[in-house]
Amino acid sequence: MALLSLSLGQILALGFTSLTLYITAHILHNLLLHPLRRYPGPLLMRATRWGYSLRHMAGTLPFDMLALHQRYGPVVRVAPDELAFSDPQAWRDIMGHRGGGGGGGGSGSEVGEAGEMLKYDKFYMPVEGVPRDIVNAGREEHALLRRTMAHGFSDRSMREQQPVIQGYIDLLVRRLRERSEGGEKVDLAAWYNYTTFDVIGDLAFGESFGCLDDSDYHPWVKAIFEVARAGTVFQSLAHYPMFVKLVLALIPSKFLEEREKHMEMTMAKLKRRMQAGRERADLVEGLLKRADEWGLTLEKLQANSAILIIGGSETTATLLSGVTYFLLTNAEAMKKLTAEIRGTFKSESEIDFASVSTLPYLLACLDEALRMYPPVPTGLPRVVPKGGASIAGNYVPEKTVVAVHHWAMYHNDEHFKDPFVYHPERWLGDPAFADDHKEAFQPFHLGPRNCLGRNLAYIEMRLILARVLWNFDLRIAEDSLNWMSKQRIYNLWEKGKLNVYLTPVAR
Ligand code: HEM
Repeated sequence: MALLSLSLGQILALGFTSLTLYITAHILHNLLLHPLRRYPGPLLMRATRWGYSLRHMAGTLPFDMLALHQRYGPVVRVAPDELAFSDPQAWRDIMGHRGGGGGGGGSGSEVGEAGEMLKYDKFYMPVEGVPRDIVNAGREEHALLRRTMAHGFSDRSMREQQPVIQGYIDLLVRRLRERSEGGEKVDLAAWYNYTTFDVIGDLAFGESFGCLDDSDYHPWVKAIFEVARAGTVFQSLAHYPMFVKLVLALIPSKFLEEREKHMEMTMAKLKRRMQAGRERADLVEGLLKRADEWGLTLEKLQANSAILIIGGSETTATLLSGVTYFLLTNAEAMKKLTAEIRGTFKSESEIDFASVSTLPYLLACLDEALRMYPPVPTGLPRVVPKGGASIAGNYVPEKTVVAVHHWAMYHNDEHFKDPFVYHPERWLGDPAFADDHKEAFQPFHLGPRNCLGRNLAYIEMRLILARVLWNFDLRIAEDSLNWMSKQRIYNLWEKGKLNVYLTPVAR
């Protein structure tokens, strides 16, 4: 009743005062009483999550993490409830297999049973109501999906997939040859994307996206980059659920229709793949075989095929773009690698899964590029389970969000000598790098949720790079000399054009 007798101005003033008091109390609690109060970090990050979110949305978070570790040490409080680690031991403590814990840690759990570090839902599932896939599933569903999908990544499957993969690389080389004849510069980052998307499209949906045929991005592929960028906003807003609802309500209907069209298109692809029969050694064969038994809905199948596309193509193409850039700007490494490739094989037909895996310098070049330009550059957060955990020798209370940030870890000179310089030799036993902490390097993660496609990724990267360098001499275009330094990271690298002149090798 008393409230009714207040004027609008007085109600607003009261509301504003209450909000200010609430925020001040929250900030004071975070700074003075929170269980993480003893961990160092910048004031804004310790006091509120905005310090983290603003960097994430600005695309600079992974780079800022390095500066934070250099200033505050191996453990930094990067949000009131989140710690970032740059100690190699943290990989095992956070991602590794952990004993104990029987609980399911099912979808949406805030905190797992003892022994289990769950993925942090506010990062992995910022928008509710979408079907879960192998990457963001809870523990039990994940174990089931992983066992079934692992089949498609087996050596046998991989051997059977070889002709499919080689077929797309044949097409890539043909297309690049056509373009090199006109002497025009070629955006290799785009061409690597076309190739890896077509390969994974074929292996996960039974048909390519036609990017190499059309010499262009398929709209579905373009949408991935937009979704990744929008993801930084939703991951930031996930801490304030009413804002997520508000932003979702404000999305123009044009975008929702566009999304609907994408869903329909992938569904149609999936149905065609299902009609093609179950005996096809691709990445979804195992899932399709078990679909009826497990009652997997079409939406679940679609979500898992789609995540294979995102996880399996953009990552590999990013690394190929990175390694090409490093080679183009490090003449000695480029000379050694082309000598290895062109000196080992007598003809292009000899370059296959088995033979390309025997080239040590090629592998060292890829690993050094993975270190300097990790396709997953950010930290992928986990939540400390009930009872707390010891991470790199530090007691961390339950419910704390914890992560290791790849790019920052790999550019820290406590772990790698000359971290900003491209030295493939560090992976070949060169004594100059004997003090490097190689165990700090985990671009595919470790433990029960590590990358399922690691072998496929190495095979694709080795084959594509070997065949490009077998066929062409490369020269970087003037406008791409600073390709690396201009980039931002919105969950994925925003790569931009990598323009290169190609000259076919005369034989
Ligand atoms: C250079 C290339 C690649 C890198 C650096 C990479 C990195 C990673 C990382 C860091 C994770 C862990 C994600 C997390 O913890 O949330 C992951 C998971 C995964 N990756 Fe890759 N990946 C690459 C290529 C591929 C390829 C080619 C595929 C094939 C489709 C693939 C399929 C997967 C799958 C299915 C998972 C989820 C595994 C699980 O949760 O059990 N990746 N990858």
